[in-house]
Amino acid sequence: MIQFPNAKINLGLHITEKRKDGFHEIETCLFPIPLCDALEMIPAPKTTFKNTGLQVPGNEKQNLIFKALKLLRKDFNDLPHVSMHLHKAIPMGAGLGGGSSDAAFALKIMNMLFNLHLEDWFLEDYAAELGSDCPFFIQNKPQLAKGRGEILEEVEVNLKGRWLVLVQPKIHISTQEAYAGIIPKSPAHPLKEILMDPKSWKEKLVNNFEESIFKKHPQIGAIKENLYQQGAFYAAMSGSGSTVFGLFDQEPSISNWPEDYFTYKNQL
Ligand SMILES: C[C@@](CO)(OP(=O)(O)O)[C@H](O)COP(=O)(O)OP(=O)(O)OC[C@H]1O[C@@H](n2ccc(N)nc2=O)[C@H](O)[C@@H]1O
Ligand SMILES: Nc1ncnc2c1ncn2[C@@H]1O[C@H](COP(=O)(O)OP(=O)(O)O)[C@@H](O)[C@H]1O
Repeated sequence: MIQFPNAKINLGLHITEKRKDGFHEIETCLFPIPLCDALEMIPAPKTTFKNTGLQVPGNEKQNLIFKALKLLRKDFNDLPHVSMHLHKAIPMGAGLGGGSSDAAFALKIMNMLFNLHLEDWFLEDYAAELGSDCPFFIQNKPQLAKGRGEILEEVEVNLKGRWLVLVQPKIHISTQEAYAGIIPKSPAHPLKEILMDPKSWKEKLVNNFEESIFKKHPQIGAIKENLYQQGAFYAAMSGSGSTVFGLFDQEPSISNWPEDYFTYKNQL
């Protein structure tokens, strides 16, 4: 069975509290976008893993897909062997949630492949063990994420027909380090209300990671400026970066970025 784990962007991200368990309380809208990896899982005599496209760092046992398999095997110890092939296209350490998406799709594929009949809420519990962003990809629709990111509520955000541009400089940001540089604060406006009116986003929708990350990497802040100059009605860094996204009413050009930047454009 083959599936296409997609990336996400964050529409607003408030970091409101540091918790005792090392995580932070957040509020963000996780929004699925069409940039995808490809993941194939087939029952086989032996469990194997192949990675083509972008190379995921570390050995295969450290890959979140392998961890998803291991997690299910704890409860379903007679799970058959699988041959896995991940074609990686979503940049990593980029705030696009690619690893979390791969892991969530691995859980969904195995649920179907092996007729486990697990409901979404059950899969979301497994996903939460693999990463804070991971449960969102089970239902994979615009959702407000609270807690450490695993408490989900469906939210109406209409961006149909708008153009999405992603620009990622070759900077890898560790999520853990990004959180370590944050002083939590209360949001100025409730996120749910702002989300209903995309025209107010430029003024009101904020990502609390931007201040510290832009200070450390001014070229990321410069991308945001540039997207606004090109006519975006909204531009922001996604999650902990380093990707910056722009949303446009009309199709923009993406030809003027440095050659070593990752760029992507699609209509939503
Ligand atoms: C920042 C966000 C925004 O959507 O995404 P990315 O930019 O990574 O894509 C997420 O909160 C990332 O979620 P995810 O990437 O799944 O993080 P995890 O693997 O669970 O945690 C990695 C590390 O980040 C920190 N962490 C994560 C989530 C959270 N609410 N508070 C934290 O402090 C912890 O130090 C943790 O050890
Ligand atoms: N299947 C996978 N795809 C991407 N990254 C993975 C995967 N498995 C493990 N990782 C690890 O997770 C890290 C974060 O990846 P990713 O989720 O894509 O970025 P981000 O947290 O910025 O959204 C990678 O740098 C990599 O070390």
